[in-house]
Amino acid sequence: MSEVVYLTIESSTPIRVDAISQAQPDWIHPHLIQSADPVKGRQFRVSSLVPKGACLLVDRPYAIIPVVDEPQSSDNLICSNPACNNRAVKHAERLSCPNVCIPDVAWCSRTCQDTDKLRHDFECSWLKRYASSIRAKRGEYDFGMLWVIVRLLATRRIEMCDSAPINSAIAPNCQQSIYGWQGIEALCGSSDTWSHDQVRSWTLLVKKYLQNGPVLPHGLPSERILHLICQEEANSFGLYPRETGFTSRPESLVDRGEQFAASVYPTAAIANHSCVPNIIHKPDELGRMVFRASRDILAGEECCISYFDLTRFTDLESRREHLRKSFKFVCQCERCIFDEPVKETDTWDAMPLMDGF
Ligand SMILES: C[S@@+](CC[C@H](N)C(=O)[O-])C[C@H]1O[C@@H](n2cnc3c(N)ncnc32)[C@H](O)[C@@H]1O
Repeated sequence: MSEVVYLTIESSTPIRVDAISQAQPDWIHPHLIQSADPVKGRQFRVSSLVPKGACLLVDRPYAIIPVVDEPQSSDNLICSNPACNNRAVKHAERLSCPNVCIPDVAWCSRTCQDTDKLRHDFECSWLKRYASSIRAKRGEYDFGMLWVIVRLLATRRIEMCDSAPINSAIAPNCQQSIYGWQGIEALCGSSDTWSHDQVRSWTLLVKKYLQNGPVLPHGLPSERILHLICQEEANSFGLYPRETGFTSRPESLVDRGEQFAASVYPTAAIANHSCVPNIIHKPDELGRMVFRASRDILAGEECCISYFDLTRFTDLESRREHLRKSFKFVCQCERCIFDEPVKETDTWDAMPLMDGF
């Protein structure tokens, strides 16, 4: 049953979304609406006041991968069953792939392994065939990116078999948003977003590792897979144990900790970035992305998250440079616009004209 639940909590309190049942894993605040901005594209706004601490969104990942250095020994490895994503703690009942694909694939219980069989079968031969050579030749970043793409395609395959889109249980007040594979198709990002060299390098990766065939039977043309990489790179989230964003006071910022996963969320990806965000985001224990208001948000205001750890990039130049390099856009948030140096011509234009000039 869909139930409106306001989670008004102190900023230091861990996010709890217990009131939102497992049967309805995705949730959106009834005042959170999608609109469009001529510069930034899609965006979230609120239609009425939302109080500080209110939970605005709970969005299940469409694809998620673990990001850990030593998967065999790490207690940070997440369960491969996308409905679980709990930590698969090493000395508990952790199960590895029976076909011994890669050590990063593990389940926290037999039930999770059985539930995840169809989805994992889709990626297993690909991992066995390519994982170690991609890691050796291209490094962890490219391997992670390609694995996310394979997991996006695996979820799409499951969705096609199930005929119900993933994330379909989201509240009915949010008709503007699109879920499931349609939500992935609606993500921004195209080959125009990225440099020519970058697109050429991804084109080669698609040709070598992601073509439709017996190892990866996705049935899509290579151009669509290239486009999917361009979208994924513009929209994926790193998952960190602590919150990203301002809590009560900007000076009380804490760093968000070490990344343990990477994920694509069809609905959370609609949020634009601000260097003075009014939303704090953090994954919950099931890998769902949870947004909550870090202050009262007035009717009509845009709701933004921070795409990076605000403790790491503080001045205008470093913030903009980081966003330009990693996300290929020039930040137009209110803080960056305020911090922009006043141009000399602007100063002269603003001066009153005096006699004789
Ligand atoms: C994750 S998407 C956010 C949703 C996006 N607006 C859409 O239409 O789907 C990231 C993209 O949004 C735009 N964007 C987000 N925050 C921005 C900002 N502060 N200034 C300018 N553009 C921004 C950029 O084009 C960026 O590549």
